[in-house]
Amino acid sequence: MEDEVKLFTREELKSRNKRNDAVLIIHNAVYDVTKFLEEHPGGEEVLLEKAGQDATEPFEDVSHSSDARSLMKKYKIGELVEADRTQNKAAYAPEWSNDQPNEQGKCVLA
Ligand code: HEM
Repeated sequence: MEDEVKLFTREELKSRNKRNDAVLIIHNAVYDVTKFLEEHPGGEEVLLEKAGQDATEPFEDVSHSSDARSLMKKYKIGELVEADRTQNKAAYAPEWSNDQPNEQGKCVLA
């Protein structure tokens, strides 16, 4: 039982956008960043602005380091239910995805 991943809907996460209860959706996973707000090198404002919502795009826009990516595991509390997941995560971070639908291997022979 302990190993079961907790599943959330986007709807139920919407209201968790406060300083004392802040979650982020990044790559279909859910992170409770309440305790991380003050520690975030990018400041708490940007996190609160996206709290309760999908922050995949702004997260990737910043090109977070691998340090940041391993740090975030600590705050993961679950994932989105299947129906609420985005299918195009490869568009943001191909290295995170096993399925790469856009493999266009264009090769120009001179
Ligand atoms: C759990 C999620 C997150 C973690 C663990 C995290 C962690 C970090 C870390 C460790 C840094 C320092 C630079 C680096 O190592 O890349 C950083 C910088 C930054 N983060 Fe995040 N971050 C998270 C989410 C976000 C989100 C959602 C946003 C935007 C909405 C954001 C915006 C920024 C910005 C703007 C900086 C740059 C600060 C600067 O260079 O002055 N972060 N973050």
